[in-house]
Parts: sequence; C-alpha cells; structure tokens
Amino acid sequence: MDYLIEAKNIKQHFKVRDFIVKAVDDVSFGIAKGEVFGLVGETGCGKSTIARILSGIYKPDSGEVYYKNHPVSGKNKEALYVKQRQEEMQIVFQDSAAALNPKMTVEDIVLEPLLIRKKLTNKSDDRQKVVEMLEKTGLTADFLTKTPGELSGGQRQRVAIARSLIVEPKLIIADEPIASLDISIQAQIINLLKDLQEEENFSCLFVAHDLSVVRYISNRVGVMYMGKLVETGDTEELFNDPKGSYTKKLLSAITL
Ligand SMILES: Nc1ncnc2c1ncn2[C@@H]1O[C@H](COP(=O)(O)OP(=O)(O)OP(=O)(O)O)[C@@H](O)[C@H]1O
Repeated sequence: MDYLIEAKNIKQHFKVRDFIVKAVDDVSFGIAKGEVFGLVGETGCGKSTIARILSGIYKPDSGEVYYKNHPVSGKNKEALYVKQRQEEMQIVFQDSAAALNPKMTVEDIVLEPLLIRKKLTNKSDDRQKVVEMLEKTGLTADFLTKTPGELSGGQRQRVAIARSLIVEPKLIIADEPIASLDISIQAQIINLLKDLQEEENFSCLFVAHDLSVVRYISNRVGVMYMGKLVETGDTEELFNDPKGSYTKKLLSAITL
C-alpha cells in the first residue's frame, strides 16, 4: 500500500513514579494520500500520543514512522523526508485557536507559516494569499487587521485552519479540533474541514471522542483501547459491522 505516512510497531511508554504507562503499545497503521483516518477510543487510550508521534513532536521508544515510505523517526531516519514531513504537515490542535498570539493581526498569524519557511514574496501578493485563505474558511478581508481577542471561538478556529492551509499541506494532524468549541459551532467547523479536505485532498489523521463526527469525516477508522489499535476498517463497514468486542461495546454506548 502506498501510504503518505505510516506507523509500524510504534511504542511509547511513560514512566510515572513507579509505574510504566504503555500509552502506545505496538501500533501499526498507515494513511493513504487524500485519506482521512479517524482515531477513536476512550480518554487516555493513547490517541494524542499517536498524533504527536506521527507529527514528530515525540520520538517513539521503538518502531518507526515512515513518510512517503522513508523512515522519519528512528536511528535511520532520512533527513530529506523529515524535512518534507515538517514542511508538508500542519497540526490543528484542540487549543490551536486559543494559542494564537493575542498581539498579532490575523494577517500576520496566517502568514507566519510562510515566514517560517522563508516563502514570503511581496506585501500585496502575500496579503492576497491571506485573503484567499480567509475566504476558503468562510471569513473575509475585513478580518485582516483584527487580533484574536476580537474574534469568537469559531472565528479563531477558522483563522487557525486558514493558517494551516496557506502552506498547501499534504497532511493535517487534527487532534480534537472541535472539542473546545460550543456545540453550535462544532458542526460548522467540521463541515468546513470536510469541504476543505475534499477540495484540497490532503491526508488527515483525525482524532476525536465523538464517534458520529469521526464517522462523518473519516474514510477509515482505527479503534484504540489501552494503547493498542484493536480494530481498523473502512468507516461504514466498521460502524455497521464491528468485529471486535471492544468496538461493539464502544459503538453500542452511543446512538448514531
Ligand atoms: N507526557 C506524559 N507523561 C506521562 N504520561 C503521559 C504523558 N502523555 C500521556 N501520558 C499518559 O499516556 C496515556 C495516553 O495518553 P493520551 O493523551 O495519548 O490519550 P488520549 O487517548 O489522547 O486521551 P484524551 O482523549 O484524554 O486526550 C494516558 O494514560 C496518559 O496519562
């Protein structure tokens, strides 16, 4: 299978006082180009740790992450592909919106990833690009000069998404991207992410508690239980015909 990013046998253990927490315990899966892979499971089962390992924030204790079939996490990692993953990936966290620099304008916030990559051109073209990104996320040029404090939670998350899109990412790691938003705004942001994914065709790891959201947005789903990936499958197959006893239990706890 030609995966954009793949985890093979990754493990991440944390020592907490005298205990070893097996946060991720021998997990393997891949995300194809243009695919949305949803990761579900109870609190503490290891979803965020996996998101951090795939994005390179954590180095797994063992196992390997591959980007375009080249190792990017272990001893034999290939610098060229580590760099490509870094440049082609964006992360949208639960609190991305809250973490926007309160002193910066929306224009500067959205441009920052290009600044970091030394890809700014000239002021008017750059501004045009920002406006384009804002419009993609349902905002307008009126927002250019605003600061995060002047925006609602939903608008801030739109700005965070616009900021991710400006580098034309091939991969978005979304870790609970709607969890901190009001219920009424969550659907809008999920619809936006789904539309953008269909337009831009980036691959996505989508981590969420909410199974109905995962079902709506994902092509494939992985179910985690205590650090292990206990079942993966195409979304509708998995939801309609879960195989494992844990998946059955998890799905029966909700009404979809
Ligand atoms: N830096 C750390 N140090 C110690 N333990 C950690 C660390 N990060 C995570 N853990 C533990 O590893 C386990 C998995 O955590 P993780 O955050 O990956 O789960 P999760 O499924 O994302 O949970 P949630 O849905 O609550 O975010 C938990 O028991 C957590 O307490």
